[in-house]
Amino acid sequence: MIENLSDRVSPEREAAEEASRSACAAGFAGGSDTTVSTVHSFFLAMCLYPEVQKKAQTELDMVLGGRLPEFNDKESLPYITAMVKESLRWQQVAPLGVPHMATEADEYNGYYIPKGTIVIGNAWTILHDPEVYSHPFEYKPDRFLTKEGKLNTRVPDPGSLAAFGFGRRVCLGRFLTENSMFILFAHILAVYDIRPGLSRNGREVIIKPEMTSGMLSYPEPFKCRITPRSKQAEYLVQNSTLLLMD
Ligand code: HEM
Repeated sequence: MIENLSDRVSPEREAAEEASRSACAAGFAGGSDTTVSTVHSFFLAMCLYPEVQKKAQTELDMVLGGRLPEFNDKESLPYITAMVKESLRWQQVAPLGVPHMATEADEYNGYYIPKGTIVIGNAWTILHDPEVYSHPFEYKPDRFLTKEGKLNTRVPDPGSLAAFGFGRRVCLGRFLTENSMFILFAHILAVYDIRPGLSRNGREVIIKPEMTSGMLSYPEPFKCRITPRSKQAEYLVQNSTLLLMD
């Protein structure tokens, strides 16, 4: 953005540079910890729900037939898309979103909200409403699919509902996040198995899912093992850069 600005020194150019710097900083601040926490939650879910992992890998193997995934595969990988939705819902990274202020007096369900009131949207409760998402504390991507395995548009999408905040200041990284999670989850599960870590006696540790509390919430550290699924998977990982350049 800055490279595209004119070389001539002027107050307009300075303002445009300031705006470009601020836009980059806002993207970095808004997008880094949120993405990291959601990816950690995904690894946690893979350790706790091996049957979900297996199902995703079956879909990937059927569609990819031994190659790495691409964005063009999205239509054919509804289970991975459902995992993105479930990962944004299950252990929500911003449980109370970001506080907003009413710019005008308002009324909601008979409650008068004076101008200037700080309003906090309880995204956590919305995304764990058992009437909308049955067994809300379980990681169940299937809830977003029809019996035929297609995406079920009748189930509210956590991304539009609450995971990215509300109203005019809603997260501007939403679509970038949903796409990057899709390609990340698909790549990881195409080539790796994720399992709980091992204790000293060689047994898998029992992981108790726990989240930190705060404005942003992260999974507490847990031990996990990440291993290539096969020799072919190892080959794909080691040569992925070369394969991409082909
Ligand atoms: C898992 C990923 C993410 C989650 C859960 C998330 C969630 C949120 C939430 C809850 C808000 C507050 C919205 C509100 O005020 O109601 C927000 C704002 C924002 N997010 Fe994200 N975000 C994510 C990723 C990203 C990424 C990747 C970027 C940038 C590339 C980004 C940039 C921003 C910015 C700039 C704002 C402030 C928008 C404004 O105040 O106008 N976010 N995000």
